[in-house]
This record gives sequence, structure tokens and C-alpha cells, in this order.
Amino acid sequence: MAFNEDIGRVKEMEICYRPIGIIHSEHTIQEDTPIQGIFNPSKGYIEIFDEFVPGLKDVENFSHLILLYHFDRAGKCEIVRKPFLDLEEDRGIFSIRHFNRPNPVGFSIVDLLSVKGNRLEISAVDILDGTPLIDIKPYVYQFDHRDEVRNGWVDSSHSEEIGEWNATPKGLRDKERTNI
Ligand SMILES: C[S@@+](CC[C@H](N)C(=O)[O-])C[C@H]1O[C@@H](n2cnc3c(N)ncnc32)[C@H](O)[C@@H]1O
Repeated sequence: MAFNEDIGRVKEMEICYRPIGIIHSEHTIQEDTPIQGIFNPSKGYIEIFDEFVPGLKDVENFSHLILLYHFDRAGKCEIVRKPFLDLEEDRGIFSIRHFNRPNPVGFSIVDLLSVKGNRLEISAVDILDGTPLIDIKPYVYQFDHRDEVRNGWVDSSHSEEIGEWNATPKGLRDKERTNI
């Protein structure tokens, strides 16, 4: 198929997914939710809808899961915006992790604590309670780990403050939030 035909075909597409379950967490307020789970041990659980439970076979042997979910409380997308931790320059939405994206798809790597029936206990959760879950993939060291990485603008910003921010989100509630 020619390149131009692909553009026409793909740009017209509307892609619709059915949630496979619901992510539950202690987080009910967007501003008070950790911006990245790795900095915060908060726990939660995933409830998988009955028809997808057979798909959990063998999942318990993985220590981490990749969750793909729908940011159902996202706002209007800003294709270029200033991250709070980098006031100097606007950043393209594809270089930051903000939830107001063209397609509000969330991605989190969580620790898997246990699997019982349709319920997966997890920690390192940066996701609001009641978030629709689109997919689960196992985190596999051999596939997902990289030895040498460049971290773009994050390396030259106040990235050390990200951890600090997450440690005390409520104390910083009145401050403007980072958009990382
Ligand atoms: C900056 S995003 C990062 C999420 C993910 N780890 C990533 O990198 O895509 C994390 C923030 O998303 C927001 N959030 C979580 N669940 C959401 C939802 N269902 N709808 C809208 N915003 C949500 C919370 O405010 C949280 O602090």
C-alpha cells in the first residue's frame, strides 16, 4: 500500500477499546496523586472482569506489571506545554508524561504483590481510583531494561525534586504541579 493511502486510511480511524478491568487505589484527588509510582509505595488493586480472568494464568510469576489505562479524568490536550520542573522551555507533549494528551493513555510499571482470583494487589501506584484498565503486560527485564539511556530534558531539570514532591504530595498541594 502506498504511503499516501496509509495516511488517509489511518487518519480516519477511530480506535475503540473495551476496558478489561478497573484500577483501585487510595488516590481520589488528581493533585494529591504521586506523579510517578516509583517514588511512592502506595498500594492498590486491580479488579479484572470475569471474561478476562483466564488471561491471568502465569501472571503471578512476574514481580512487575506494565499497566495501560485510560486517563478518564484528563482535560484538554496541550500539544506543547511547560513542565513545572522545567520553567525555561515549552516541551512537546510526547516528551512529557502529562495526562492531557492527544490520546489519554496512561502507562505505569507497578509491583505485583499477589494474584487471587480476579484481584491483583499492586503497589507503586500513581493512578486514580476507578481508572479503566485497557491492558496488562508483564514487565520483562530481558525486554524492557536498557543499560544506557538519555533522559532528555529531565536530566537537566530539577529531577531530584520529583522524588521529594512525591514523598509529600499533600504538603505541596497548593503549589503548581509538575507536568512530567
Ligand atoms: C504524570 S501521570 C504519569 C502516569 C504514568 N506513570 C505515565 O508515565 O504515563 C500521573 C498523574 O496522572 C494523574 N492521573 C492518574 N489517574 C488518572 C486518571 N484516571 N485520569 C486523569 N488523571 C489521572 C494523577 O494526577 C497522577 O499524578
